[in-house]
This record gives sequence, C-alpha cells and structure tokens, in this order.
Amino acid sequence: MKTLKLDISKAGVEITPRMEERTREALSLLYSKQGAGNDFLGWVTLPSSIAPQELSRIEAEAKKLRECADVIICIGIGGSYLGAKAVAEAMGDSFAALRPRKEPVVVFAGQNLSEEYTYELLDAVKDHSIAAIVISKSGTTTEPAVAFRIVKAEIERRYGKAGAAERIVAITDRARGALKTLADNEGYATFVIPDDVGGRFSVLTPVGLLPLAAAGVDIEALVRGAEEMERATGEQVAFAENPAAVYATVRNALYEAGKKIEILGSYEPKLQYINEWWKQLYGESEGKDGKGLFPASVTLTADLHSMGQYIQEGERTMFETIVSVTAPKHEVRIESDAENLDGLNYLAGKRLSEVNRMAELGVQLAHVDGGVPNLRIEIPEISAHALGALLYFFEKACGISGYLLGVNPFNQPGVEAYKKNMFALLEKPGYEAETKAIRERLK
Ligand SMILES: O=P(O)(O)OC[C@H]1O[C@](O)(CO)[C@@H](O)[C@@H]1O
Repeated sequence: MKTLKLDISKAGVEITPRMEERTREALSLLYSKQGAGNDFLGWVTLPSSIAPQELSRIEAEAKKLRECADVIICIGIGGSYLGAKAVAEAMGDSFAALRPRKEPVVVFAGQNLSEEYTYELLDAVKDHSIAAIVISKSGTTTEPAVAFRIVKAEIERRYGKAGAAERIVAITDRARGALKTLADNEGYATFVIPDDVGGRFSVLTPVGLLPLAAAGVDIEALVRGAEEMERATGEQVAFAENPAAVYATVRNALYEAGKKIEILGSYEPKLQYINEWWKQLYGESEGKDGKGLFPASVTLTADLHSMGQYIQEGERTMFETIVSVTAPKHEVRIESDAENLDGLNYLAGKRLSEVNRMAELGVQLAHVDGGVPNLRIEIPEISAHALGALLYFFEKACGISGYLLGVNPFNQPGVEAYKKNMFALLEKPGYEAETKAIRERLK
C-alpha cells in the first residue's frame, strides 16, 4: 500500500497545463535554490541525508535521559515544539494518565508564559526524577528561555551543577545565541539545528527526533517514511504522481478562486496536534505581504457539533483538507442490545471505524454540496512511518505552495511585532524609548 494518497476528486479544480507548469517551476526552485529564502532549504533533502551516526547519537542520548529520569521536560515553542508534540500525541496512548506508568514520560514546557501551567508542572514532578531537553534555534526566544531558567534551577537544586550537566541537553544553533553560550559554559550535551533548516521545517532534525526518541517513538521508522516521501515528491516525479505538487496546485487554485481559509481536519483525535504543527507550517510560511490562506483546523466528528454549522452554511470562503486514516490498529464492535431502547441495533456487529468512515463520507458530500471543496489525504495507519511521510509531504507542499503564492515561504518577519511591544512593556534594557512610547499609548 502507498504511504500516502491524495484525492482531489471533490476539490472542484481542473488542473490546466499552465498550472502544472507553474508548479513544476516552483518545485524546481526548491532544488535549484534560486528562489526566495534559498538559504533555508536544507529540509528538502533532510530525510535522505541524515547520517546513521547522527540517528545513533540521538538514540543514545535519549536512552541516557530515559535511564536517569521519570519525566523528561522538553522546552521549546513553535517549530521547536510542535513537531515533537504532534508525533508524540499521535503515537501515544490517549489514556496514559489512567495506566500504571512503565516508561519515562516526555512533557512539554516553554510553549507559553502561564504561571498556572508552570506551577502545576513543577508541582507534578516533585516526586519524580527529572531531566530536560531545551530547544531554541535562535537561542533567544523569551518563552522557552524563561521556562528553562526555572526548570534549570529546579534540576540544579536537586542534582547540583554537575548532575544537571548530565541531565540537560540543549538543541540550538551551531555557534550563535544565548542558549549556545549557556550550554557551552555549563557543559551540556548539545545537538545542532542546521543553519539552513528553519524552525517550522525542523521536525526531522534533533529538534523533533530527540524528544521523540525520549518518548519511545521509533525515529528510524519516522525518518524512513519521510525519506520515502522525499523520493515520491522529487523533481523528476511526474506531476500527477507527486502528491505534494498536486496538493500545492489545488490549494493555490482554490485561493485564487476566492477561498481564503483552509481547514485541516481528521476523524482521529490523536492527530489533533498534527493540525497545530500544520497551522504553524503554513501560517508562518504563507501569511505575509497581505496574502495567504488562513490555516484553521477541526477534529471530527467532535467539531461537527461546534463548527459544523458554520462550515455547512457560513461564509463560502473555505475549503477542507481531511487527513483520513485507512485502518485503526485496534478493533471495537458495537454490540446488539435485546431491548434496543436507543434504537442502535441497526449498527450491531459493525466496527466503530465503519461508522466513523460513513460519517467521514457523509460529511464530505454534505460539505461539497454546501460549497466547501474537499481534499482528502489518506494515510494507511497511525504509525511512525506513515507520520514521517505525512510530515514531509506537508513540508514539500508548503515550499511549493509558498513559491506559487509569490512569497518567501522561509521567513517570518511579522512575528517580531509582538516581541518589540512585550520587551518594551517588560522594560528590557535597550528598549527605553519604546517603553516610554508604549506607556503613553496605554494611558
Ligand atoms: O527555536 P526558536 O528560535 O526559539 O524559535 C521558536 C519559534 O519562534 C519563531 O521564530 C517565531 O517567533 C518560529 O518561527 C519558531 O519556530
């Protein structure tokens, strides 16, 4: 079975030779490195270029962390968090909290500035041994830096400076940034985020791979899946056979036809954080110069009972992309009931996945009838291999799509605006004039 299939039969888009040609040009730019943001294209060949020694080193470091800690606190935000969180959630047990814990757990921090969250984290790990992975490409992002200062202090209190150096791993730039300086000074093990891989494209670097290995995910299978997709979306692959090229073409055609929102959805709640990872990938890559599809998401069928009404009958400015999983790993059947008071005996004997599938098909047709074009991405199962392919598929399509849109998909200048205001409000040294100006505005 193919690792991933794309179905555009309900998208209502006729792909013309001209569209195909433009997409081929956009795809070529990713390989020729002649397009905007060309110093951030390392991710294109990342899966096939990961050295086996690098994977072994990541696995060895993960093993060390797993041996010394019950809880591994993974600190990062945006692209330094979402990839690992997405795969860990997808591969984890939804009800792990109810089961006796046999394995170390990975928890996340530094993705917010919430005092409640941080207090609860510190309180929850009080009676557990802990270790930390701190991730920041720039090494200067406020949220993870603050969280790391707090977690580092806690680790040092418990294990001393030398013990902390055994329990903290930093993943950052090879040479620049406060985190690099700090890690060198403290003697932490470090992994490098390559210069030519931006945060949101970094899931297949140590940024995603170390936390996932620490969480017990088979990272070799993840990388193999991505590598397969790298081949399946290569420059030489025929357009119709390249799902990333087709997806990028269709979503851009829909955008040009007036659709402004793309909703990514899935009928598997375990994939919810894949949506969040995808939102950053596409939002930061395409939302600029006054352009870009707004990436939104739903988890189904839950959100049919909240957003379903709007999707069916609200503004006709959206289309949907559904990530569909062919086969669940486990079986649950609906039983027959002698009294049938709930009237559900017509479902007796069926697997829940059959009901879920009928919901999916029914919703697809209803939404298409309601003016919401539908794309379907089918993966065979929720496995490390299939997720690796899915992640790379979305990355490749994003690079192509950004070039089709005419933006630089590899920068994010807009993210700086809030930081300037926050630093001014917090009276960061060097921001004195901004502090004065913002205070005036808040009077
Ligand atoms: O890894 P860093 O440098 O801490 O950045 C985290 C995230 O912040 C951003 O730079 C946006 O501020 C994202 O692009 C990035 O993924």
